[in-house]
Amino acid sequence: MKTVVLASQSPRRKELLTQAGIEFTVQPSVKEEIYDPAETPDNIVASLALQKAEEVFAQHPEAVVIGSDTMVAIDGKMLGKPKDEEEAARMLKQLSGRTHQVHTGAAILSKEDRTVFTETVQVTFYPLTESEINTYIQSKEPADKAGAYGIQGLGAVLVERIEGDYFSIVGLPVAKVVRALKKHGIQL
Ligand SMILES: Cc1cn([C@H]2C[C@H](O)[C@@H](COP(=O)(O)OP(=O)(O)OP(=O)(O)O)O2)c(=O)[nH]c1=O
Repeated sequence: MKTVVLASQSPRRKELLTQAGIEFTVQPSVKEEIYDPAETPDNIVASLALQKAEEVFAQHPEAVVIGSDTMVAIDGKMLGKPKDEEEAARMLKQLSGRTHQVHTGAAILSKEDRTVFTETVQVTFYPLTESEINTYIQSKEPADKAGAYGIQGLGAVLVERIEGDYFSIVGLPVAKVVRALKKHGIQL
């Protein structure tokens, strides 16, 4: 029986895969995430997901390895994780009252097969006041999240509408990943 390794430090990805009933171990990739900003958002998240999966697959060549990456895009600009509170405030101001895209890439690697795909979700924010943005930043939730918000937490109150897979926003298109795992010989 093959083992599944999740190449991620994200507690959300771990939770979602657990929720899906998959047995797995966690080994985050440790390399710096390098990408070409001139590429399309989908190419960027696909390439980062693949980098993470490949790094861990090299150490677990008998396993099925899952890598994933999530980024927010607005006006052709990519928003990753904010490096400080000022950047988080700038990101939230940019997202306020508008629709942005959340791009997630997933890579599933095994000796037998190789699956890479991306998901895009449209997310519309309510208009946010400066005080709402400051209160949200004080919650510390934006710190480790692409686009400086977490829809699964307090960030839920910022969101007016989504179009697409909710779980993809949280970091893992779990239904599609589980379907891909089946092709790699993993059954629930
Ligand atoms: C938009 C959004 C992002 N996020 C998170 C998902 C990702 O964990 C994070 C984006 O960072 P990533 O670089 O995709 O992932 P990570 O560094 O957390 O983990 P790893 O690289 O080890 O897999 O933003 C949310 O949790 N909720 C949201 O609503």
